[in-house]
Amino acid sequence: MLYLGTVWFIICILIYSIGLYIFGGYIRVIEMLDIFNCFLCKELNKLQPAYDYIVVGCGSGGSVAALRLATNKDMTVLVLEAGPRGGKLFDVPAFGPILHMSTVDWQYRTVPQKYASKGFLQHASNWPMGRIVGGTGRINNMMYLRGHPTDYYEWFQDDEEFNYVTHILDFFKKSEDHRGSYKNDTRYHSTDGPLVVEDLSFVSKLAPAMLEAAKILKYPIRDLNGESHTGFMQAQVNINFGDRWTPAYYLSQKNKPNLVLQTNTLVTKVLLKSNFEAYAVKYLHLGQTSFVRARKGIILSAGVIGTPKLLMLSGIGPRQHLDEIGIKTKIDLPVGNNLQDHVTTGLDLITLNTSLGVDLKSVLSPLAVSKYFYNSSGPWTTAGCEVIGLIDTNSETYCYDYLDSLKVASMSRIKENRQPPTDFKSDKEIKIKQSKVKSDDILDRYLPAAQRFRSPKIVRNTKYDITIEVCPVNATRQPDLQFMVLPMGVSTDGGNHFRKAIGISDDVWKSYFAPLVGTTVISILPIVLHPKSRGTVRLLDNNIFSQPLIDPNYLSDAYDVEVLLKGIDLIKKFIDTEPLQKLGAKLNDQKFPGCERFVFDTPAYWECYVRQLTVTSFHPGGTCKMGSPSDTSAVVDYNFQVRYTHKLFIADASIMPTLPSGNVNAAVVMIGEKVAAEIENQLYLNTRACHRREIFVRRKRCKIK
Ligand SMILES: Cc1cc2nc3c(=O)[nH]c(=O)nc-3n(C[C@H](O)[C@H](O)[C@H](O)COP(=O)(O)OP(=O)(O)OC[C@H]3O[C@@H](n4cnc5c(N)ncnc54)[C@H](O)[C@@H]3O)c2cc1C
Repeated sequence: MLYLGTVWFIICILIYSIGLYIFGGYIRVIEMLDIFNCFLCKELNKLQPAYDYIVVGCGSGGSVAALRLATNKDMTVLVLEAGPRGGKLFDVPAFGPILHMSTVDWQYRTVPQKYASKGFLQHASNWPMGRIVGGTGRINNMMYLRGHPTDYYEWFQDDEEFNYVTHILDFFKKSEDHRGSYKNDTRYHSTDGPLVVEDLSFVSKLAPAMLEAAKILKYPIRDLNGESHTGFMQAQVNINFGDRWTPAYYLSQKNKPNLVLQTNTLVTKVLLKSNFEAYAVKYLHLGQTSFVRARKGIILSAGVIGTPKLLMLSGIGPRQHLDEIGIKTKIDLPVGNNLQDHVTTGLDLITLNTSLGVDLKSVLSPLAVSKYFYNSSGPWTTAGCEVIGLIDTNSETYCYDYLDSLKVASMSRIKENRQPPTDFKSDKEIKIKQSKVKSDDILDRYLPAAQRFRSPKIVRNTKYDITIEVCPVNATRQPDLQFMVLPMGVSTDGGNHFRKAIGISDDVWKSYFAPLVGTTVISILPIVLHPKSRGTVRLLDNNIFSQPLIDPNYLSDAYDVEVLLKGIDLIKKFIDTEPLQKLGAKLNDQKFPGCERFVFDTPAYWECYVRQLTVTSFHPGGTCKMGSPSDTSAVVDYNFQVRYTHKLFIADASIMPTLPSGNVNAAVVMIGEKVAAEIENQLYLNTRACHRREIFVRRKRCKIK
């Protein structure tokens, strides 16, 4: 029996490698067909000399911005995308990782890392990014997570009028088409937007076990995109009837009369009038260089690497760097600084003694194939990650004890006394919103209840003035750690693709991962949600085709290591719970290559481990930071306009000043919505006529009647 199993496993590996080869061919054929189609339709689809708006890049941010701008039928919108449209099979969720390192991936790679990624080829990390309609949203893991309100208060910290609900939550809702369990929770979800959000339909035995374990460890299981933003949930995903979904599908389906999408078009430069006003872009299409004008605005959505690259090639960037590579500086701005990423570790760190049904044998079985093609279900619809956890490692248990105790009748007064939590800004403000209790009577009733908390902070100021400091109801503090729970690891595909895609070195593969092939492994990835390490993106030279120099400077700040180590500690607690023990969960105690000199499972060992196995969770951001006029590190202002320019906007992950508490795609789509709304708003204000009094007395921005 064991012998037959091994033979079948080897056959599966063979089928898989042949499949990979065929799929690689399929990707190229689809790309060639798209180019051929462009040639055929060249005359038919000839671009106009000018459009009202030009959007550069049809990724997560750009596609939504373009869609929204085009809802104004009086405006014409041109979207220029470097990659092709892609084919049907690209959208099989399980095929996502196969697109990495293909021609629809920009195949970026970091420079060798000083403090991290030691177990990788040349100590560098591969950074896949989509070069295709849909952008990186077309090759990502489809997790939908919005982050925490505090994240956005931090983004807009100098904007006194900022309000989370109207400035952020409403835009998340606007962009969402929720078809999952929470579609009726209209306070937090909506069903009208361009981004489909579904419950993950296929999960292995691991998902219920993990959620059960989380409950045992006192984490609440709830909608992390709803009222509360810490706890655990089964993943919500951008999948529509079993297929990957990105808002770009609305663009690629059919050109709308006022919206044109031109693929295979690499924008090479933004042209500025008087070194100030963006009026056109230069591009390369089917071997020909040309340019097209924008009457009202140019929106850069080329992504966290593409956008700073394009700005620098256009003369907008740090003067010293541009001088070094022979580009004349038009506007001196800190473009390419502030690069940050959600760093993680822990691949294949846990082994199980039972199969989860997502190994090669199960995925390649005829049953799995037929399930996908007949009713869009089964393992081919897996998004990779099944369960998400958002954890505040400093006060989590404390918060939940409080939430539990809200059920106790005597606590109801505390609840009543509290302010609504939706508008709290930061930790500081949480402290301000303490429950103040000022009479003996109330004190007598509240104190016993408060003492039920594991760690209540009770401060007696005077006899009658006592402060009970607790977590805000349903709005816990910003989490610092995320868990992504994967029923697989690098070794799951026998070393055919995953290890090459992430760039594991041959030595590490042979001594650490290869021995695990055939064993069921899982990965609970601990992710540093608010990393302190910062890096840069710089140009190698002034050639658009050269790969930029990407340096995330991983783990240069000790805080990031500390959070990863806390994550590993917590993983061990999960392994010890009954639900995971029933699956035979065990920490992989094989020492990681390079860390042999340390005693296994000591802090020194784990620090070595995370510096060897430093993995990107593919969420880079921040290279064109948004900020207030007084913020000298900012590249764009709060209106998403590049500073010291006119009509030049950015709508992608590059503007994030800091990363949100979770996977970033939902936030990028929300940014796309906001940029379009802001541009529309400015257009309205600029064209609207109003009375002199409105301008001077009520300080309105409009033209005089
Ligand atoms: C493997 C992977 C898994 C991920 N998983 C998740 C996940 O599960 N959940 C999540 O929330 N996030 C995830 N992310 C991150 C998320 O997908 C990205 O942050 C997001 O898609 C970025 O959107 P963007 O608009 O900034 O850029 P992109 O979506 O990358 O769009 C940029 C577009 O611009 C085009 N472009 C670039 N340069 C030019 C040029 N010069 N001319 C013309 N076009 C150009 C590109 O081809 C691309 O289409 C993942 C990322 C990766 C790589």
